[in-house]
Amino acid sequence: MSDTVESVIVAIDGPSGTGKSSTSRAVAAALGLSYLDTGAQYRAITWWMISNGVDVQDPAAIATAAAKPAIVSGTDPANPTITVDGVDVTGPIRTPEVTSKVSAVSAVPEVRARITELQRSIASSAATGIVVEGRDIGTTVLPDADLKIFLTASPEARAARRSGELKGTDVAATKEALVKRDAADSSRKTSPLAKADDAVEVDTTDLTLEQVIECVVTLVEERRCATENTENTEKPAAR
Ligand SMILES: Nc1ncnc2c1ncn2[C@@H]1O[C@H](COP(=O)(O)OP(=O)(O)O)[C@@H](O)[C@H]1O
Ligand SMILES: Nc1ccn([C@H]2C[C@H](O)[C@@H](COP(=O)(O)OP(=O)(O)O)O2)c(=O)n1
Repeated sequence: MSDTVESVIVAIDGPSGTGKSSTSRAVAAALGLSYLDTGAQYRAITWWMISNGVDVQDPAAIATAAAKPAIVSGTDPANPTITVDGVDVTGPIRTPEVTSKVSAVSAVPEVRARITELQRSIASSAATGIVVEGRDIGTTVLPDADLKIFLTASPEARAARRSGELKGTDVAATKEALVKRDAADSSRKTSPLAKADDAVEVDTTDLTLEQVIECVVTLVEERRCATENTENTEKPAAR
């Protein structure tokens, strides 16, 4: 085995509440990789549109404003950060208002083009590699990723997890909102939520978070070994 570890790009996609963020952060931390939450970037641009009075039901207005906010993502899995025009928006991007409007904003092609370019630039500058999580990472943003994972879970399990986070919220209402957002994200024209043909699907409904993390860490390590073996067999034999 070679001493130098190759940089590795991991794409993790799936609907809301399947465990993308928790799994991606833990896998990145365990393997010494960077971490990027692309949903936070779409939430950040949505927060900016709301804060600046842009009508989120007006795709032309959103398209015109799409280039204005400066969005910066910190990629340390121990402390992921997100700022808009220098303002820390970690808390504000998780409000119910942003959650209910993010699908409309993120469906606008000009928004996707801008955020996709940002994501590719962050991924290409990650020295040891990166775990990038979202909805279209394996299909559109990083189609050449070394490993693609598509997480799924039943709507009931996902709603129970989300209501557990947002204390006091009704599980049935959470499930309804979540299914509605999935439908909007899956049916938009530009890079919808979808499983890449070469992604490994992991159903997390009956798995603990620890089991999912272990499964993905194993898949990354297997992929790294496979890549190293291919490189070794391609090299001419040492004399
Ligand atoms: N396999 C699992 N079993 C139980 N709870 C989980 C599991 N995976 C994630 N969770 C919990 O569900 C919630 C949503 O997870 P998150 O990682 O934010 O999902 P996503 O990024 O896909 O929306 C979090 O509170 C997380 O701790
Ligand atoms: N790569 C991505 C990531 C997120 N989005 C959009 C669609 C999602 O409903 C929102 C919010 O994503 P986020 O991952 O924060 O969603 P959850 O809070 O985990 O449910 O952003 C997207 O269009 N493409």
